[in-house]
Amino acid sequence: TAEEWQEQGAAVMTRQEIDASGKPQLRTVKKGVKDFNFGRTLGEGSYSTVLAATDRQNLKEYAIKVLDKRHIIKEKKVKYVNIERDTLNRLTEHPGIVRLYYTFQDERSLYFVLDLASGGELLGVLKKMGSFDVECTRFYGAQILDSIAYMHTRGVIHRDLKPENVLLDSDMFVKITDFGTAKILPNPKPNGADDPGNPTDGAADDRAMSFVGTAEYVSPELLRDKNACKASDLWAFGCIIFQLLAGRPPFKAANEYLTFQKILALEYTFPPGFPELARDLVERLLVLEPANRLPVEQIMSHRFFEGIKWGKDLWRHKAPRLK
Ligand SMILES: Nc1ncnc2c1ncn2[C@@H]1O[C@H](COP(=O)(O)OP(=O)(O)OP(=O)(O)O)[C@@H](O)[C@H]1O
Ligand SMILES: O=C(O)[C@@H]1CCC(=O)N(CCc2ccc(Cl)cc2)[C@H]1c1ccccc1Cl
Repeated sequence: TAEEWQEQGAAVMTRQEIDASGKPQLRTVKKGVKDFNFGRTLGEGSYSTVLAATDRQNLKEYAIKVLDKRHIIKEKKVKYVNIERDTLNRLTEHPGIVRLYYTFQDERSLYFVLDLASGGELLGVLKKMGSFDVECTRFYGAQILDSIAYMHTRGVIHRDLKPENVLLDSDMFVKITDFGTAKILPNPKPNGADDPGNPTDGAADDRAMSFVGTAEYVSPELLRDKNACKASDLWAFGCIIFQLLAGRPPFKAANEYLTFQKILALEYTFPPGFPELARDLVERLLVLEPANRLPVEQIMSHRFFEGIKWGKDLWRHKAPRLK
């Protein structure tokens, strides 16, 4: 449609563009700061400010993440910026992933024009509620898992999944964000079976970036041998399901070191009254050996998700009222 055309960063064809051979030369018009009215600050990151903004042409609302170039360079985070752009450019066809529409820059800053997730962070909603009931946990767990499944099929491991990085849009649907610390898997060898438990060969770049996710959600393999794999995201998923129902993450101690010890010792307990089916699912995800964790397909068919219609349907029906 004309709007999609508009959205593709409209290739503007003007008369003088038609060259000598009479063939029209397409020239795409790059969006810039002037094309937006900037509004309220949605939040601040260590290297970024995220602002609400309206496209002056199509009046659409976006979140624009602004990064200060000097700060990025000083903090040696250029690699993260390029990884965030590369992963977002790969993950464009899923409702559960924050979509990147345009990038542009001026002398001082870099700009990422993203989906606006006006419902805030899942963590904020969870804190307000205390904990979720089974119906809400099942819905949000399903949308998060559906998004993880898409990421993994596109060869991306998030590596820092946590309720702060699960944003919510105006329909209170999931929008996963924060891909600066993601890992893009090398294209699978034509004959090589894609083994989810296999640690990636990203060890080198991890050591270079000495990246570790957020303490409470870090997987044992990342702590032990600094290697993350697809199953590392499923460990974090298990922590999130636990936290939605219990109102607290499974591994939490006075400091990071003690939290890491609990993770490596698989030291966690379910609160009384924790729903049985959810408990069974969590116990099959919080497993020290990545290859022994339930793979995505088996999580989807676990009885905790009974009644969930996977695929498009999951994104068509209203979110359950958070009670
Ligand atoms: N697409 C978005 N829509 C609405 N709010 C957003 C969006 N992206 C980020 N935010 C909010 O802006 C804040 C900053 O996000 P940003 O991703 O820039 O940094 P961060 O990842 O939270 O912090 P850090 O870089 O330290 O990890 C966050 O609190 C987040 O909730
Ligand atoms: O990939 C892109 O979209 C362009 C390609 C051309 C380009 O110069 N950049 C910016 C590269 C860059 C990254 C970090 C710093 Cl501190 C400065 C420049 C990229 C860029 C522009 C705007 C926002 C993000 C990015 Cl990565």
